[in-house]
Amino acid sequence: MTPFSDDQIETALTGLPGWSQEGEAIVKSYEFADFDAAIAFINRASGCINELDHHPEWTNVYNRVDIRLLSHDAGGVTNRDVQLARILERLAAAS
Ligand SMILES: C[C@H](O)[C@H](O)[C@H]1CNC2=NC(N)=NC(=O)C2=N1
Repeated sequence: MTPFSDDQIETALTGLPGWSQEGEAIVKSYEFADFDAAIAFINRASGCINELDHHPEWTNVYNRVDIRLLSHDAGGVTNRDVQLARILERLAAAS
């Protein structure tokens, strides 16, 4: 699968506030009320991630979850990353 070009990524990101391109990935840092809220977000997201069979690179420090999305098999951003970013946006907004 061919990854998105920089232009395609830029277009996709117009609908994803707070997301930006970083090298071959798209990234966003979410901040929650506290550690429990951050972990609840991760747990809620895990179901959707399994369904999609597409996995984020993410780290948690206290109330923050830093997320990096790319399609490892394609070596860059694909529609699967954009789809996952949209899902994470919805889940984070409901936190
Ligand atoms: C077989 C299975 O579809 C693959 O290993 C999936 C799993 N989740 C994945 N997630 C991500 N981000 N990139 C991949 O290439 C990928 N591959």
